[in-house]
Amino acid sequence: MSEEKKSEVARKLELLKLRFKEKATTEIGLLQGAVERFRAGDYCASDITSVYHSLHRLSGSAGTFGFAALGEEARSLERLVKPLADTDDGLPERGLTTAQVREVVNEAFVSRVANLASLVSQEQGAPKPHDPSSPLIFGNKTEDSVVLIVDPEPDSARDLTCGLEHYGFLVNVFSSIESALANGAAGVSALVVRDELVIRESGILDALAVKPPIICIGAEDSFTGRYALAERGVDGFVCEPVDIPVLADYMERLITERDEGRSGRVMIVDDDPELLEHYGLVLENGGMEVRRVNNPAQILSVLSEFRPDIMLMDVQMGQFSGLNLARMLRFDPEWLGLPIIYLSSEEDREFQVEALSQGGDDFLTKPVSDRFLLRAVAVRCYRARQRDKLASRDSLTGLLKHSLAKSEIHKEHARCTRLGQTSVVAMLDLDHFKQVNDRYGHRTGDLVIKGLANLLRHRLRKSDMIGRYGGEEFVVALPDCSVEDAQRVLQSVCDHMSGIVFSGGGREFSVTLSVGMAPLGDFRTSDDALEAADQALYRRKQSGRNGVTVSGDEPETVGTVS
Ligand SMILES: Nc1nc2c(ncn2[C@@H]2O[C@H](COP(=O)(O)OP(=O)(O)OP(=O)(O)O)[C@@H](O)[C@H]2O)c(=O)[nH]1
Repeated sequence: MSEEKKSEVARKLELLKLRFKEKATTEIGLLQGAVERFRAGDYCASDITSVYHSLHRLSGSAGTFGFAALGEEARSLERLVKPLADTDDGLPERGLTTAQVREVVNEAFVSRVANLASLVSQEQGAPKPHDPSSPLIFGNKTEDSVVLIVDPEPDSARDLTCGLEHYGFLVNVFSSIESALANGAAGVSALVVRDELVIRESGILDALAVKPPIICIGAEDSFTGRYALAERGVDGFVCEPVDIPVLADYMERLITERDEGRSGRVMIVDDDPELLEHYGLVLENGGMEVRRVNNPAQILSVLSEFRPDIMLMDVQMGQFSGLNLARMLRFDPEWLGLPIIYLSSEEDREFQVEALSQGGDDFLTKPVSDRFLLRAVAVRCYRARQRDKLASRDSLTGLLKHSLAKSEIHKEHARCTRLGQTSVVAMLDLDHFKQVNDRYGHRTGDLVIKGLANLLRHRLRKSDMIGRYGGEEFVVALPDCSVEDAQRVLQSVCDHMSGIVFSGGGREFSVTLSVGMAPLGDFRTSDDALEAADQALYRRKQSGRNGVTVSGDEPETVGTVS
């Protein structure tokens, strides 16, 4: 996030705080008037309920804006009033006596309400509004996958570097952890440390404010060693001798987890405009995509259009109850699996359990600090995405499954035809893969498949679609890309694939790749384009494998692009 954007967020948060102060001051004035009337015996049922709601609102929102003391005092008063507001037959017109009301709304209560006004000017002990200049959890996202390698041995550092560069990682080597960290760890994708003892015996990682995924390479694999590393905050361990594809796969998984953990689509439903805006800004500032809904009557239309990972919902919203809204959403099978998290100052466990049984999934109790909100939301978005991924992604590679890949290609065909752009579809197939399985075993074969998946993820753009089409067959769609550029990129994928050294059964080997590609928009349907790419792949296999063939090329012009 740019400096300008950060100060803009800080300015908006400050403005919201001022607006809250103004509203709270007015609300406390009204509360004072109401409780004084109670003392005089001048009240009706709705007065008691509205005092209760007013205290409930203050207790739920004050902490968020930094007025913890005000929030706590309002909560304590709310608890005292709650039995009066709750009593079914306790409303004045149903027999609640002035004496009973006075017992709760006594002199002390009135003076505590009056004192709320002075707490509006106190921010002591408050959860500090987030400083947008410091990342809340995960650090800055970088497009490139920069990896820092700490290895005191130049030869082994060189081997690691060469191996990882094939996957598209940008590698920087350091001889000590101190020099690597002095270079700055905040923006890097991973830190690979060969000097495992330094990590185990020093607290050097403890001081890191922003920690990238850290993988240690060690000579010995033992429970005690692994535990000591985990204790130090290390994320992964690889034993010597290092198998580069295994290490690359490990890194890929950790980086993906980290990247996915800091993104998410969140819909917030709250009738308090300041709270809604505050939550929205905090989550956006942390990298989330947010849709705010102030009017609960709009949730169905916004849901269909925005399709969030999770929904955060207030419980009491004027005439609407969050519990009923959650139950209503579950009428529709499409939203049965949507995680709904109530944001509520309701502390009563019985109520919470009842709310969860009616369609909600979780409770975040207000006031919630900015940091906690972001962490809690990020974790829940991550889980929701993981669950969706299980259904749509291939479990070995994490790439789109066959049917989803096909439907993405179908969409891209419609898009590029409509806009008159050139997009390319390609089929990729590992060469002589049966021999890999036969010679080195199925598990090693799996590692080769994962290796190609990781290579594609790194070498292609974020906007490209990658799917696992079959066993050792992949499909990619490259939107808005000329045939020449696609051919060049895919040839470089072939070159890097053949450069990766795999090992199995004590031997080292490499695997080549054949590709057939076709310009999507040149065909009437996406299936026709896929068929053409498949034909081109077939011709590539016939004419020597290891390279790219473009649909429509005559067999004699087929050749490896250099
Ligand atoms: N390890 C592993 N092997 C797989 C997987 N899916 C498919 N295969 C194997 O991939 C091999 C594909 O072999 P073939 O279709 O004969 O082709 P090939 O040996 O790659 O030969 P060419 O394509 O002609 O270069 C078969 O042995 C399958 O068992 C998988 O998920 N893991």
